[in-house]
Formats: sequence, C-alpha cells, structure tokens
Amino acid sequence: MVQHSPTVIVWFRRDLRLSDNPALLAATAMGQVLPVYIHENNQQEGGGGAWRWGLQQALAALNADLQGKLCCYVGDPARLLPEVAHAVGATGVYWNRLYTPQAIKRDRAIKQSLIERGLQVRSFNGSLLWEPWQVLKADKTPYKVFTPYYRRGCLVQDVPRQPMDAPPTVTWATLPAAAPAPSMQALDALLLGDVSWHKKWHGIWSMGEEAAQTRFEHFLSHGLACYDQGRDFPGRDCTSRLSTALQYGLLSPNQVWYGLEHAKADEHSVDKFRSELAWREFAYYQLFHFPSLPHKNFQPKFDHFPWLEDEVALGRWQTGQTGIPIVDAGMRELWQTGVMHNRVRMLVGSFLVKNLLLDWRAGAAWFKDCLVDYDLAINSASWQWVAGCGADAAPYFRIFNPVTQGEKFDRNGTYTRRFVPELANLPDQYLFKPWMAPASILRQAGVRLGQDYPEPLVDLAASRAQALAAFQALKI
Ligand SMILES: Cc1cc2nc3c(=O)[nH]c(=O)nc-3n(C[C@H](O)[C@H](O)[C@H](O)COP(=O)(O)OP(=O)(O)OC[C@H]3O[C@@H](n4cnc5c(N)ncnc54)[C@H](O)[C@@H]3O)c2cc1C
Repeated sequence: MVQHSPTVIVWFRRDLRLSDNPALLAATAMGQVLPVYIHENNQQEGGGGAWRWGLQQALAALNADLQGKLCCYVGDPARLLPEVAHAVGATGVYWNRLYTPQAIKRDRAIKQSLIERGLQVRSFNGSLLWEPWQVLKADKTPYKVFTPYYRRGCLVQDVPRQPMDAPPTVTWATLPAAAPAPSMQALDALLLGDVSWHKKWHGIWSMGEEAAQTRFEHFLSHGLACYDQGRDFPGRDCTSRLSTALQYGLLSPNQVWYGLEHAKADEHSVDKFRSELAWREFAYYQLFHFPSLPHKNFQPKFDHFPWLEDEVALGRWQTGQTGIPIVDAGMRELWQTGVMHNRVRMLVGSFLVKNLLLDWRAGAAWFKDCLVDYDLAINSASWQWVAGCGADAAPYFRIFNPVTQGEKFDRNGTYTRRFVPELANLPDQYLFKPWMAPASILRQAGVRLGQDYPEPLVDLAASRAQALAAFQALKI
C-alpha cells in the first residue's frame, strides 16, 4: 500500500509570498501542502476598487510563483475550509494571523470548528514585528502614546524574529475532483469588475514578491540614505514605496527590518525608517486594543464636534478641485496612481477636517475607495491622528497651512506642477497661492482663475479661525 505523507492546507491571506512565510514553512515540514486563498464576498475590512485591483495582481503573481497551484475560491471560509480539508484528506490547516476585529472573530470561530473536526490548526505571526498583546505598560494596560509604546514597550521586548528563507522544496498536494472547484477566473471577475480604469496603472505598479524585493533593494541603494532629511518632500524619491507590498504581504516587516542592516546609510535614516515601521505596528496595536477605531473618535470629547455636511465641498476635495494647489495635487496623485505621499496625506487630511470642517470619516472612506495600499488599521489611526481625536494625535489646534507647507516641502514645485499641470507656468512665488498672483502674471502663465483652475474653495485664514472657534467651544 502506498503511504502518503500528511497534507496541510496553507490558507493565504495578507501574506502573499513564499519567503518568510511561517505558516508555509511549518506546513512544508509536515508533508504535502495545499495552498488556498478564499475571498469573502461580504468582507468589509478590505479596501475599494484600487485595493481589489492590487489584490488581484498580487494573487496572480503568487499563483505564478506557485506554478498555477493556488486554489482560489470566492465564498465563506467557514464552509469552504472544512470541505476542502475533507476532500483532500488534510490533517491540518495553517495560516498567518490577521489582527482586524472582524478577522479575529471569524478566525476564532473557524479554528474552533476545524479542531472539532479533528484537524490540527496552527496560526503564526507573519505580518507584525511585535504581537499587540505582548506590549503592555507596567499596569498591563495598552500604551496610548507612540514614543513610550515603541521605545519602552517594543524595543525592550525580544528582538523581532529573523526572516526565514522560502522552503527549498515543497511537495504540493493535488486537489481531487470531489473537492469544491477553485476558480481564479471567478475571483478575478469579482476583484476587477467590468471596468477597465485600472489599465492606466499597469506601467506604474508591478505587484508580486519579486517586484517587492526589487523595490526594497532600490530603496536601500537609492532612497534610504536621504530618508531622514528627504522623506517629507513629495517631489523626491526618498521614501520606500513599500506600503502596498506590506499591505498584501509581498514582503514581511521582518524582512524590511533586518534588510536595513546591510544598507549603506547613516543611523539617523535607519532609525527614522524603523520608527515608521513602528508607526505601522502602533496602528495595528491600536486597532487590536480599541476595535472601534475605524468608526468612533478615540477621544469621546470629539463626539460633539459640529462637523458640516457639504457634499459640494467634499466632491471638490475628492476630485482635486479645491483651488488650493498642493491639496489638489495630492488628491489627483491619489486618483491617478492609487497612493499619495505621506506629507501630502497629512495636508489634505488637515484641509478636509480643519478648513472644510468635514468629518474625518468622510476622508477615511474616500481613501478606502482609492488607495492601493489601503489598510484598515493604518488608515483609521492616521485619520484620527490628523483630525486630532486619535490616540497620541496631532493637537487639534495644529492646523497645517497648505501654502507654507507647499513652499517648504515642494520648494521648486516639481510635485505640484506634475499633478496640477494647468499651473505649470506660474512662477514658484505664486504656485501655492495663485489667487495672490497679479493679473499680468496669471495671464503670462495662461491661467484664468475660475476657468482653467478653481478659485479657492475657502479662505484659509477665515476657515482656520472658524475651526479653532468650534474646537474651543468643545472646551477641550
Ligand atoms: C490620512 C492618512 C491615511 C493613511 N492611510 C494609509 C493606509 O491606508 N495604508 C498605509 O499603508 N499607510 C497609510 N498612511 C501612512 C503613510 O502615508 C503611508 O504608509 C506612506 O505614505 C507609504 O509610503 P512609503 O511606503 O513610501 O512610506 P515610507 O516612508 O517608506 O515608510 C515605510 C513604511 O512604514 C509604514 N509607515 C510610514 N508612515 C506611516 C504612518 N504615518 N503610519 C503608519 N505606518 C506608516 C508604511 O508601512 C510604509 O510603507 C496614511 C497616512 C495618513 C496621514
């Protein structure tokens, strides 16, 4: 009689890679491996069309790396996993953990039901440097302020685990005919829909584990050295652009953390970059300990803030037609590329919340719709930070001035001119405040305010004063 080695299902989720994949490595050690991906139709924690496009690309790349062996399903994992496990005769199901409220609840229930069916279930940490429940204050409560969280909480813990190589050989299990039929095409159709707007991104994005490694190597050799000094300048290539890779798990934070050790860069840049990775951790940490983060003000005193409801203003913000050039540049970058530079995310967020007095949740929802790197934890924590209502948030009275921010961080206008080409011929002096330009300068630059480019949607000084007054009225 032929003896088959045990089969373990590896349930891929936000870990779409072969290297440094703890669940895959452990399953390989047990015997044959069946790689499975299941997309839940009603899942609420993923992003919108841009994010789904990125996910489809990342899954296609993983499937190619697996020589077409990835079994993709659309449906309920609580039903599909036991069915597939039964059909293939699996002895276990392994996965890397997720940390969002809905996923935690679902995974607990699935784990219980699989164990009751006699399957071995193992979960691993494949996407965080520190487990959220391991980092607590002396009184065993969670940190609410970033610096002590990182310096006194994380850095005194065990060092993050070293990344692991991809398993040198894997014996892939084959799916018997009796198993639920996987369909990559059905998943593609669901993720991409029937519109083709995303074609514009094929030259911009290259998704997959290998592309993420290449991007990281490029950053190590070209960007890291200027990270500390240059990361706030949207026109410079000083940031890693690894957020999408981290979002889909094409690269693990451990690979990034330890990859920095071999880089030729000063320690300020390495420290700064590591602390940004820690901001990512802090966002996951906050969401884990405060699951209402995406919906409720972290500081309840903001519950009475008099947000306006102004669909016209929201629409002009969304489409990059506010008449404030660097804000419009950011919103158009988002629409055209699916991402936005971090400094500009802060500026457009501040403008929405503190100049237009619109609720941060409207901004978060638009980002969810448009970001390829959309991440429930980071987006929610960042919007609460921008709005001033989050844990360790920017104080509400810190209102960015988009004119001086533009002059400081996009000094020669490279970024703003790229995304707001109708202002390209304005001299630097007026690029960030075209409404102040003399008529002759506007004429020479071919700009008719109100026709080629909008008049400002709000008066920056007056709206700032109005926001501060509303804030004062809360007696915060
Ligand atoms: C309003 C707002 C919404 C945001 N929404 C998201 C989101 O949905 N998804 C997302 O990945 N990032 C989000 N960010 C954080 C940040 O803007 C992006 O991570 C960053 O711009 C990605 O570019 P990068 O990879 O070149 O970053 P780098 O500067 O190279 O940083 C390296 C990595 O560190 C992490 N990181 C960097 N900055 C932050 C930060 N402020 N908070 C948490 N983690 C950070 C990211 O994983 C990033 O890839 C948001 C920021 C703001 C202000």
